[in-house]
Amino acid sequence: MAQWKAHHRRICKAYNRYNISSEYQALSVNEKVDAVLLSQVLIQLYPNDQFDLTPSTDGDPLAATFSDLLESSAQVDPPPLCRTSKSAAVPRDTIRKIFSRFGNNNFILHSHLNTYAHGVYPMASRFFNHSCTPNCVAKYIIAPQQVVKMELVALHNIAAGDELTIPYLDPALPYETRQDALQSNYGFQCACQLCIFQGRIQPIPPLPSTLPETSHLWDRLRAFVDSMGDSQDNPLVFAISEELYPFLNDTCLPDLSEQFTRSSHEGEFDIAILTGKRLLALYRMIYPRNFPQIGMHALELAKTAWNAVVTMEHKADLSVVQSFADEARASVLIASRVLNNFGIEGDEGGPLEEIRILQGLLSEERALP
Ligand SMILES: C[S@@+](CC[C@H](N)C(=O)[O-])C[C@H]1O[C@@H](n2cnc3c(N)ncnc32)[C@H](O)[C@@H]1O
Repeated sequence: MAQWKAHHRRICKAYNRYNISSEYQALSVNEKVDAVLLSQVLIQLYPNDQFDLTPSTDGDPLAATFSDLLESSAQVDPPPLCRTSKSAAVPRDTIRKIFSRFGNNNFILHSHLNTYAHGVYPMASRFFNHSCTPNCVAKYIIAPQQVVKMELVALHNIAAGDELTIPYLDPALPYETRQDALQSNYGFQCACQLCIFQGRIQPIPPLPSTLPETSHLWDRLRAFVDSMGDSQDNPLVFAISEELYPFLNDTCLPDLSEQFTRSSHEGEFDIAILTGKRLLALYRMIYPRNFPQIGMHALELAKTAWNAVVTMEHKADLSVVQSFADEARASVLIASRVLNNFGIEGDEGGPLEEIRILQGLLSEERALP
C-alpha cells in the first residue's frame, strides 16, 4: 500500500499511454526495462513532486541505497521516460545523472557463467574497482526463496594491502573494445597492467601467411604455456616473447572459439581437440591464474575428448581411443583445479558436478582391458 501511494499510483495514470507510444515501442527489450525502472525511480526519489529539491530518501531504504550509489561521468543518454505532467519538469541533466547510476552499479548475475539477470549490490559497488588483470571474481549463490547472494573469490594469494579488483567485462575482449566499453559505460580509461601492455604493443603484427608457419607458432605458444604451468599468478601474456604477439590479434580468439565449437558439435574430433587445446593456451595466456573461463573451457575440451572416446570406441584403434581419453584426463584436471577454486556457485548442478561424473567415467575407462 505504501508503495502504491508513494509512487505507483502517481505513474500508472500515464503508463498506458506511454506503453503504446511509438518512442517506447521503438526501444529494445533491455531499454524498455531500463525506461520503466528509471520512470519509477524518478517518482520514488521525489515523492512530493518537488523536482527542484535534493531527492528525498526519508524512510525509504531503497531510495536511500540508490542515492548512495556512485554516478558515472559517462555521457549515456537516458531512454524516453513515462512522465507525469509534473515529472516532465525534471531537468534532463538530473535524469542523466540518475540514469548513470544504473550502468555504473550494474552487476551481471550468472549461474555457471551463463548470464541470467542484472542486479545491484550497493556495498560491492562501492568497494571494487575494475581491472583487466583482476585478482578476484564475483560469483552468485542461488537458492530457492532467497535473495541471490554475491560472493567474491580470490583467484590466487593476495598480498596484504593490495587492492581487490574484479573484471567489469571479459579481459579476453580486444584491447580497443575494452577501452571503449569502459569509457562509454563507466567514464574511465582503464590503465591496468594488461591495457598498458597491449596499448604499448599496438599495432599487433599479423599471424604468418602460411599454415606451417602458423602451426609452428601455435606449437611454440603451447609449449611456453605448458612450461609455465601454474607458476605465475599474473597472465602469462606479460612473459611471452615478441614472436607470439600475433596471437593477441583481435580475431584470433573469436575465430578459434568458433572453430572449436563447430568442430566439436559436428564430431570432427581431431580438429576439435587441436583447436580446443590452442584455445586453452590462449586463455591461459590472457587470463590470470584460476580465472573461471579457463576452467569452463578446459571442461568443454574434456567433454569433447570424452565424446570422441565414446564415438570411436568400436571404430578406431585402441591407441587412438586411449589418446582421446588421455586428452580428456589432462583437461579435466585443469578444469577441476580452476573450478574448485571458484567453488560452488549458481543454482544446483553445474560444472563441478559434471567434473565429478566425467572423472568417474574416465577412471572406469582406465579399468577396461
Ligand atoms: C562500481 S564503482 C567502483 C567503486 C568506486 N571507485 C567508489 O569509490 O565507489 C565504479 C566506478 O569506479 C571508478 N573505477 C572503477 N574501476 C576503475 C579503474 N580501473 N580506473 C579508474 N576508475 C575506476 C569509475 O569511476 C567507475 O565509474
